[in-house]
Amino acid sequence: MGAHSLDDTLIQDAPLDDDTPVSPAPSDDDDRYPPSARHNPYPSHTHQHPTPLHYAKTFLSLKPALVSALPTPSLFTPPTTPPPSNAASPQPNAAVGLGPLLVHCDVRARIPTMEGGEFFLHLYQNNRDGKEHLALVYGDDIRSRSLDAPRPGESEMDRVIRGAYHGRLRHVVTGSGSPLLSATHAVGYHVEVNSAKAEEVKIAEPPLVRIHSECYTGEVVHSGRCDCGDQLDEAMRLMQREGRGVIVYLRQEGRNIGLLDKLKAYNLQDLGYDTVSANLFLHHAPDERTYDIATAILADLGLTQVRLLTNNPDKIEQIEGDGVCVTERVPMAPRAWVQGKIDTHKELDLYLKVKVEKMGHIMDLPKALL
Ligand SMILES: Nc1nc2c(ncn2[C@@H]2O[C@H](COP(=O)(O)OP(=O)(O)OP(=O)(O)O)[C@@H](O)[C@H]2O)c(=O)[nH]1
Repeated sequence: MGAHSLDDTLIQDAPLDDDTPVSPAPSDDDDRYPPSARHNPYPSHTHQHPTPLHYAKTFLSLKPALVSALPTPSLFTPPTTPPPSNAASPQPNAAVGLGPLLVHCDVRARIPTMEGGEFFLHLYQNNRDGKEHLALVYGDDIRSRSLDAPRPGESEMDRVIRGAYHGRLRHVVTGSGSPLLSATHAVGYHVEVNSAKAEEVKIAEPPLVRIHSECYTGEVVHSGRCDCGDQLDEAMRLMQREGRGVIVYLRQEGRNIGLLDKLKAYNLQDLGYDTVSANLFLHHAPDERTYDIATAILADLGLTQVRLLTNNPDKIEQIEGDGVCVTERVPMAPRAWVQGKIDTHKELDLYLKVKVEKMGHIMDLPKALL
């Protein structure tokens, strides 16, 4: 066998619908959502608030007036004119390539989680923004078309290395001690029980989907300024509990203004600005995200109907505009509020309050914050 070939007998394609292993689901005892909240029937996101898209449009027409009308913080008076915009910076969402939007999954790999489940992390390329967007997929029946498609000249080993296999890989130690790779679906934990559960979910309803925007500060350093890290953890937990789901992870740091300007915005927030007015001060719209790449990734994963985990009506509106049907909005309750920790993290409370009052997010503000 050559370096890039595999013994066929070691590759066993796992059929999708019968004995494909499904990871054990974690316990339900920490469920934070009452069934009534989780099963909010769409279109419950209908709202009276202006959307970020509305803000963005208004911003463009009223920018000079808005900037001069920004609140003046009490401790320090910032320069009356905002810093000049950096002409050298690429515009958000600037197209790198021309023509229709194309996404392509280059590789995927298994990510076992501390909760005992297994996601497959998919890395996507696209012809628009040059960023590596990601999809975390839970459930063996959700497959990427572009990953699975054969590529000219590739060996079976090449396909295995880029993750285009079914089932699970395991290494086999031969007499000489050299590891051979094999794919197997025989890694079994309660296979029958979990397969039945996955099948049931698949027939009953579209999967849970979260379209999540990168937040280094919230996800990596557990900043108390926002709820992004909690939301990512909670999305993963819910998907493991259901046995199925997809998190599209978009590299849209700071609602797509980038980490550099987000950190400037944090300093402005310490001076009394909020997330919206700080963005405006820095010559950004309050929210510069679009979701066309996310919907293209969902299409590549074969998902046209989703149950979307979000409080953001603009996200629903945008992905429905791109042709994905949101059959249900599944709310994301802030963990701090669910635990009754209100007024303990003042930055987080303000962040969430501004999401409700200025960005139109659908959340019930605790009485203490009204
Ligand atoms: N500009 C800016 N972006 C922030 C700030 N705090 C967090 N973010 C970014 O906000 C994005 C998440 O947006 P949110 O408004 O929290 O949530 P959402 O995705 O719109 O809505 P949900 O689906 O309900 O979570 C991430 O990209 C974060 O990096 C901030 O103070 N300023």
